[in-house]
Amino acid sequence: MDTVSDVPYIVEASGLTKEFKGFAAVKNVNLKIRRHTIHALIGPNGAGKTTCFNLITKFLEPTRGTIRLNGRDITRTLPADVARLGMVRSFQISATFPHLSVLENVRIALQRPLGNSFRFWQSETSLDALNDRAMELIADVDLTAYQDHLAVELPYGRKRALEIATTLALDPEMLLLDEPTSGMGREDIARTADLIKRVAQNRTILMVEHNLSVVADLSDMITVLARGEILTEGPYSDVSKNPQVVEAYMGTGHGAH
Ligand SMILES: Nc1ncnc2c1ncn2[C@@H]1O[C@H](COP(=O)(O)OP(=O)(O)OP(=O)(O)O)[C@@H](O)[C@H]1O
Repeated sequence: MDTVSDVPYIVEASGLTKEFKGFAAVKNVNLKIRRHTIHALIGPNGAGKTTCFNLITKFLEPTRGTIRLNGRDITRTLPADVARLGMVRSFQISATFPHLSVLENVRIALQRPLGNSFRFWQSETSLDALNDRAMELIADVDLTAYQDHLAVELPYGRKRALEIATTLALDPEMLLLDEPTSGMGREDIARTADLIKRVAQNRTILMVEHNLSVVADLSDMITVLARGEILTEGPYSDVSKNPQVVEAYMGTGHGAH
């Protein structure tokens, strides 16, 4: 008998359409995300990336179409329930507590109730285990030196790393990252790209990302959207050579390189 992990695609969206007052921001998108890959959604401004991302993470209801997670229909499932099924979106910076330390933020994230997953450190006797796991996560995102700093005091790139650590605390099978390097300088971009590679080792990642060198460096598969539809799909070496992709980017003043 097949087990869930035998299904090659963790997410399968079919015929996904979102209309806003008759305007179709996403049109009949069929998107399959292969397990244990880094999959990027790219496209020029207004292509429908954010709408698509919000549909998959269930922050928006589709007008038409279905979404499956591990073969299960989640089209009408609430985001919190989707998180319980293992698909978690990296929270915005505001979701961390600015006046608590990095360690406190990660500890709180680890104690977040998550459906029926058993969290052994919820018992008072296992605080050491909680601390150990929190410090492990902090090390994973390279924040050990900042462990006692208040979140509000962190430099921007480190705040985003904390955000990823609090998301990883839920131990998601699939992680969705919304423009993980936006607003970052070169050094933070390189550190974040390394972090994404590391956290992708035993997970599936879907990201919307504008920085094409990050996309080229990280992605196993890229879906290019334009005017709400899939223009093409494939590894970077293929999509970057596609004349339609180059034209779609040039047409909006975004270079493809
Ligand atoms: N809530 C909404 N109401 C009406 N139109 C919307 C809404 N959200 C998005 N749109 C429109 O849908 C289209 C796609 O928007 P979307 O934000 O998904 O694109 P994007 O590819 O993420 O663009 P960007 O790179 O600029 O963030 C745009 O024309 C946008 O104006």
